[in-house]
Formats: sequence, structure tokens, C-alpha cells
Amino acid sequence: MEDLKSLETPLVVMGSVLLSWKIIRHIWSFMDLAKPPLTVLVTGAAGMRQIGYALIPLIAKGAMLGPNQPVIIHMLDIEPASQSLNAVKMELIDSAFPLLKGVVATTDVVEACSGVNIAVMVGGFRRKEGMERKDVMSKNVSIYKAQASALEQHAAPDCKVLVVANPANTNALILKEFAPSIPEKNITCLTRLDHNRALGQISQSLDVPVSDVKNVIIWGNHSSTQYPDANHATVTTFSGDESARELIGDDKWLQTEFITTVQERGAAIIKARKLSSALSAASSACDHIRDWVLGTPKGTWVSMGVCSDGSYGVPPGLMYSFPVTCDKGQWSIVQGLKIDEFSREKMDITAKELMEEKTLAYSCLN
Ligand SMILES: NC(=O)c1ccc[n+]([C@@H]2O[C@H](COP(=O)([O-])OP(=O)(O)OC[C@H]3O[C@@H](n4cnc5c(N)ncnc54)[C@H](O)[C@@H]3O)[C@@H](O)[C@H]2O)c1
Ligand SMILES: O=C(O)C[C@H](O)C(=O)O
Repeated sequence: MEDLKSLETPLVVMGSVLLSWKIIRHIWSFMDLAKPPLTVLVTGAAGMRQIGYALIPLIAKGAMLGPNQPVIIHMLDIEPASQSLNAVKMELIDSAFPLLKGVVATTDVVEACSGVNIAVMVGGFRRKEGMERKDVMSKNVSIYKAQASALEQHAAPDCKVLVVANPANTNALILKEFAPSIPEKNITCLTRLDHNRALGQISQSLDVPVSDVKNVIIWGNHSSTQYPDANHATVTTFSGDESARELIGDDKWLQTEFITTVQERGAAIIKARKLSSALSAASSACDHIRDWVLGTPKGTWVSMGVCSDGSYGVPPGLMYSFPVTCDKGQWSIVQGLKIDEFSREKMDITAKELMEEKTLAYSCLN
């Protein structure tokens, strides 16, 4: 009896601690879900079996803005796709995502852009057989010009924009030019897919988990002239972070097959799937926005297509992919990396292609 009595107080204390912890957690999760929702626009949202269809559930599940951030999703597509767009809305309702606080499915660009905090631009015109590059550019220039104005006038003032649709860098450039009141730091394009592909290739080559590999770089255009650079990449081992280049010990592979595999991965997926990459593009778009909004982990950089400030000799004003770190919703280009002659040449080739695309895009405006 005495023995049981001596246990009474510690048990009561433990019970109270557990109860308080449960109450605190309950209040905490309630407060999180009570956060005001952020509105995310996805254009090209009806792209059946494609990026839109893969991306929207990821956003609704919290993969883009975190597991405690409620969201409202605006989906825009064109009139011929409106039936498919409504089907996506029906499926979103049927999924009962706890974070999803509202869905708008529309073909009206003004309604779609109203009040958005994040805009993911997946919609665009795809090259069809027999079409000239200039014809495709011309269609995308007019789409991005119109959507730039709608975002400028109707989105939230601090709206962050990610352009996914190809030609991603040049579409983002047009959007920046025609939305001058959106800070240029808020307009970016997707090269995170290429970055993740480069991490994947190194992880496969060394047979290490991809989460142990970091700090590859994609320089330049999201096209086959991009320069995937592993010179500064590291791999976490038992002895700390080691140079990926030294661990691989095969500079020839790094300067040939590694680069071409990443550059041509999009085409390889299209050949194998008969459709362009959707799952990996959607997942990378979430990575891009998540790191931009919530910050990159300490000691890690990622690749983002951003407006060049002249860093690394890249012509200012071009939308070019750089290594960046993010903190408090702002990206900064990583400075001071050593650039060897081989890299310099590759970085200039992709900058030259971007300048040619810019000239072509401007010629479509006339
Ligand atoms: N940057 C990258 O890493 C990356 C990776 C993969 C694909 N992409 C590009 O992303 C784009 C989308 O790919 P997808 O496979 O989802 O294509 P998709 O053809 O399935 O979807 C595109 C959608 O855009 C819509 N659309 C066309 N014009 C529009 C407009 N004015 N406003 C709104 N929506 C419009 C179409 O109706 C369609 O539903 C393509 O340009 C593709 O090349 C980029
Ligand atoms: O859609 C494409 O042309 C390919 C895409 O940009 C990709 O990199 O997978």
C-alpha cells in the first residue's frame, strides 16, 4: 500500500505533463490551420496527364508551401480545355484535402489572377509539327504579355511568379518586361528540374542517397545548351562533406556524359513516355517555390532562373539560371565561385542562346 502511495505523485505529474502537451499540440495545430490561406495560381491547369494534373494535388497536400499552410487554388486554362479543367476541380473536391480552402476553375485571366500570392505559369503553346520556332515564340509572347498585365493589375503586390512553360527563360523575360510594377526579383523560371536531374545522376554514379548530394549548378537556359556544373558539388560522407568531383574521380565523365545526360533528359523522357516529364516537373516546381518562400537549408544552394545582375559576367537583364540561396522569401546569387575555362565557355554558349531568344521574342512584338 505504502509502495503504491509513493508512486501516486510521480504518476499524477506525468499524467498532467502528458495532458498539457496534448493541449499545447492541439492549440498549435489549430493555430497553424488558422493561418490565413495563400492563393496559388496554376495556369495550364487542365493539362491532362501532364504537369498541371500532377502539380495541383501536390500544392493541395502542402508540398509547395508546407504542411501547415492552408491554400486556395486558382486554375486557369483556355476555353477548349474548360471541361477537363472542371473535372480537375471535381477531383480536388472529392479528395477532401484538409489544407485546401477554396478552388477556382476559370478561363478568365482576370478572375484567375485576382489576389494571387504565388503564380505558377505552366500554360503555353506547344510547338506542332511543321511549325517554325518564330511561330511558337510569337504565340507564347502574346500569351505571356497578356498574362503579365493581368498579374500586374490583379495579383497581390508581393506575388511570386514561377514560369515553367517553355521557352521558360524567355517567357519569364517577356512577363518581366510587361509587368514592370512587379519587382523583377519576384519573377523566376524553372531550372530546378535540371538541378534535381544533375543530383540524381551523381547519386546514381556514386551509389549514394540523393539527399547526400548537394550544390550542383545549372547555368543558363532551360534548354539543351544549359551547363550542368558539378565542380562545386559535395557528397555527405562519414568524414563530412567531400568533393563530388574527387569522389567520382572521372573528369571525362563529368565533362561529357554527365552534362549531355542532364541537357537531354527532357527529350529522353519525351521519347520514352511520348509525353513530356510531368511528375518530376511538378515536384521540382514545388521544390523551387518551397525553398524560395521557406528558405534553403544552411550550406546548400539550388538553381533558379532569375534576372541577371551581371554576376559571373552574364549580361544584366537576361533570365539566366544561377546558384542561389534563399532566406526570408528572397533569393541571392551565390558569389565568388571559381569558374574555370571549360565552365566559362559553356556559360557563354547558353547566354548567347538566351540573347538570340530575346531578339527573336522582341521581333515577335513588332
Ligand atoms: N521548365 C521545365 O523544367 C519544364 C519541364 C517540363 C515541361 N515544361 C514545359 O511546361 C509546359 C507545360 O507542359 P505540359 O506537359 O503540362 O503541357 P500540356 O500541353 O499538357 O499543358 C499545357 C496546358 O496549357 C494550356 N494553355 C494553352 N494556352 C494557355 C493560355 N493562354 N492560358 C492558360 N492555359 C493555356 C493548354 O490548354 C494545356 O492544358 C510546356 O511548355 C513544357 O514544354 C517545362
Ligand atoms: O517539354 C519539354 O520540351 C521538355 C521539358 O522542358 C523537360 O525538361 O522535361
